Amino acid sequence: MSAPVHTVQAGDRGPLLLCLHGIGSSSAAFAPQLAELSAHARVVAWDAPGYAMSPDPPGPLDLDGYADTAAALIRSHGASAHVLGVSWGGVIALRLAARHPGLVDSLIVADSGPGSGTDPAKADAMRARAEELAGLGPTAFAERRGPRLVSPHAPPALVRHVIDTMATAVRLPGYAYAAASMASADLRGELADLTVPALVLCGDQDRVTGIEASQALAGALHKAAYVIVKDAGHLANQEQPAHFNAWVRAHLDIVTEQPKGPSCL
Ligand SMILES: O=C(O)CC1=CCC(=O)O1
Repeated sequence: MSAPVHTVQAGDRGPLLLCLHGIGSSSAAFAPQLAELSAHARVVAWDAPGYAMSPDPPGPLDLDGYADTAAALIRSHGASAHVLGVSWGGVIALRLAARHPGLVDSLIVADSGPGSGTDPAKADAMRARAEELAGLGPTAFAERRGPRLVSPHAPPALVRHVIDTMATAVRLPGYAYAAASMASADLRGELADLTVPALVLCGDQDRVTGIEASQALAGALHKAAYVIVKDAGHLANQEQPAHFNAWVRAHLDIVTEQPKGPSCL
């Protein structure tokens, strides 16, 4: 049984676009997508279980648990969705597509790779993150962690927004469950089976995922287009929203295009 989640929504027509945030964030990360893409899609952004305004799950969720919770959310909105996932959200989106192929029309995976379980050092660092949060508390944790998620040249107002979003989004145990799910995720063996169309993006100054890992992800998927977002760090959707949104729109236009039948005239 999936835990209920809080969502923010904008737009009342077009395809459903479900937005899944990264491990240190919340639905607030998608403010530029809710504002701009809602003219073309019904945009829904979640607070993951145990984050921001979503209640704590009754116990640890693994990656399947997050994917199943997202699947229940899609079902509650109708038939299927295009799923935009950033970082950890991208890993959830990929698992969602593997477990519930009928619910995912296409994937948009930003600043993400096949999971931290692919690299023991990354997995250890991810697990240690929850202890850091426990030791520092959300505010000091966000002050330390937030600036790394944008490029070194990000405007101070964006850095502040990222820190404030993180400080209000993360708490234990939700963050620890999320970090554990990311630390044990290794999707390399399942990517080739995904046939859903995908757009993979990465900030050219992403210091968390890195272009190499995101390129490898795109290369492992059957039908993926790959875009490097210039002048952006790990949170490319927030740092270069106009560029990012333009690519998402182009992707949605392509994947939702109806085949043109013969004219009736
Ligand atoms: O380290 C962070 O907080 C950035 C990050 C790693 C995985 C993710 O979703 O965000």
